[in-house]
Amino acid sequence: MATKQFQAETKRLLDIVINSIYSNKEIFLRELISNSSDAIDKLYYKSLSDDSVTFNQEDYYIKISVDKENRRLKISDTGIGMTEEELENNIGVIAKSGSLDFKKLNNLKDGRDIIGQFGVGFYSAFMVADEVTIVSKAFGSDKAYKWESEGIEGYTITPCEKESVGTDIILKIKESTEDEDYEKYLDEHNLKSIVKKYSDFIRYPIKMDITKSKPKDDNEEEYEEYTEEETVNSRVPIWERNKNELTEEDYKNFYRERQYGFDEPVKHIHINAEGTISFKAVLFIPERVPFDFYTKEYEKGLELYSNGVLIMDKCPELLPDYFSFVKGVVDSEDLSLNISREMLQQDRQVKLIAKNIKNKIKKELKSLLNNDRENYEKFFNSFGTQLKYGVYSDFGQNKEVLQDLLLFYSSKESKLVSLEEYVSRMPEDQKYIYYATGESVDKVDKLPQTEFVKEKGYEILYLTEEVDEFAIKMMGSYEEKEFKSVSSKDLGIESGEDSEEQKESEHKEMFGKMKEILSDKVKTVRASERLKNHPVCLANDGEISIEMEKILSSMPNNQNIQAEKALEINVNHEVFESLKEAYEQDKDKFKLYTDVLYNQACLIEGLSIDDPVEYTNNVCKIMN
Ligand SMILES: Nc1ncnc2c1ncn2[C@@H]1O[C@H](COP(=O)(O)OP(=O)(O)OP(=O)(O)O)[C@@H](O)[C@H]1O
Repeated sequence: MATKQFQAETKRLLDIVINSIYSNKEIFLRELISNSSDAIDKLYYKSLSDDSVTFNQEDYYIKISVDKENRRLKISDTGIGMTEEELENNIGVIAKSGSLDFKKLNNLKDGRDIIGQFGVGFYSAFMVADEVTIVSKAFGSDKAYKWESEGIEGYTITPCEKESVGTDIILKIKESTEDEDYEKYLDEHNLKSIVKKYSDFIRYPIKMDITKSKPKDDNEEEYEEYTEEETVNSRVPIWERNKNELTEEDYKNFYRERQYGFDEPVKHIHINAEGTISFKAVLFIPERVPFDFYTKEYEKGLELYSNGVLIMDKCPELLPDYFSFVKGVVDSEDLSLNISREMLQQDRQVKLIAKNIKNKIKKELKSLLNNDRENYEKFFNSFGTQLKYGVYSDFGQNKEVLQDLLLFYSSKESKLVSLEEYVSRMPEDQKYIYYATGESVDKVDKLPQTEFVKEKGYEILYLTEEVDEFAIKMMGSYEEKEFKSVSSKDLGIESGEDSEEQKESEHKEMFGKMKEILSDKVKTVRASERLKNHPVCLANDGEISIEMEKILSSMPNNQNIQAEKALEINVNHEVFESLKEAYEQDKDKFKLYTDVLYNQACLIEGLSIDDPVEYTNNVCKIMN
């Protein structure tokens, strides 16, 4: 039988398909299974318009079998099959998709959507096989044909015998080379995992004979091998199923099966969107932080499917960074795929899906916060930091999306509260949202700077994470209420006592002298309005707080950014009397007191002191 030559363009394309289109050889199996699934779909569609065709779901399946000895891998289906002419036109001519023609001819838009469209997938078989045989019998025909090819040189078509309608694709798997292991395409367990990875949600059963072992007769010691036919794909993906029929357990099982995490998700989100772009998605909010989450190695993204076929393991464009903890899967028929189905041709559709997903996640997190506080707090303890970074990064452009999802520890409630809750219970005369920063709730709670605001009965948010104050500054305000640090110069609270200026002017000279002693360590020394029981504290007058200075100076590119510090003295404290006395009578003692008070203020603030030895010596001198 004369070998027919491929057309010249076909030869060139064949070369490209075999060598360049796909980054991963195992994808050939996905392509052949998709073709089989399309072939069965075509029969299904035929049954819709032709009364003589009956479609019993049980009769349709795809079978994968391996003959290791002869290096043969066979993919069989009970689909529509191909006539001699179709073998010639659809297989013999590359980039000619019989499936696309079928789709156009039958005006199919949805439902069982045919996967093939480019007319190249079949040739990916030549990435792993040096010989491919197709044996096919078309529906409605009593003749079968065999198409054979060793690749680029051409193909033959001959009549043959085949009992039932459908197609067998038989690959002679290449011999392994030093660089490439082809044995894995003859290994049933590996083949099974490739099917699970790419074709798990093909709607027809994909069957395989799986080797198992069992104890030999009565002898429990000896085992014998046997094969059993198994359906290896899950078939109906969870996102295609009706939400009302699914239980919480079903979603949890899916989360486990897909290995999204070892924890249990705090929430699942099932989306069935129709509109400009239709897609389905099942997303999860995990409870616990993956071990690599806060490292560079962590890759965000959702699994992306088109018509139940996996396109991308992790599509990063589907999630904003601040929601990078979300796991799950998206399936859309409306994607423009590139020819290898490993990428998308344009990202307009992905952008639309991503926007929809972002809004949905936000809405669902908000509802978790309002309706299931316990679980929200579990989530927030794991991923709150990520949300706060989200507020701060990209010049604050996402603060509107995220601000209602933030929680901070409250001085009044002694638990985490939202900004909405804080503002809703602000007394009428309270102008600002107050916050205090420090390493831990305990430490912040003891800060002298908080005394006055607390005494006034106002709530203070305790910011204990590095990112907190940066996020707060980026927000600037919430519902038109500005954020105010309890250490900032003007607290916006009437004290009812002598004003700061009055106290200041009384002791102006002495404070001036203290500033002279401390030189550029502080910007100013003044009487404090905020202190009640403590003698001294540091306040900050500029935009950069002392906490921010600490963080910035610990960064690798430390640019020596300093907070404008003010040393505040409590003029109502008994220590102030001693200070005043020293100022009037003993200049050395006055210098000593000034140093000690300044260093104490630094210690309270968690700042390291310049010369700890001198400081302890000074304390000892006072004790003498
Ligand atoms: N198992 C099969 N049964 C029936 N027809 C088949 C089978 N495999 C391939 N075909 C026919 O051969 C054509 C070419 O297949 P090929 O895999 O190269 O491209 P495709 O599936 O149309 O598109 P894509 O490259 O997007 O997968 C198909 O469109 C279909 O008409």
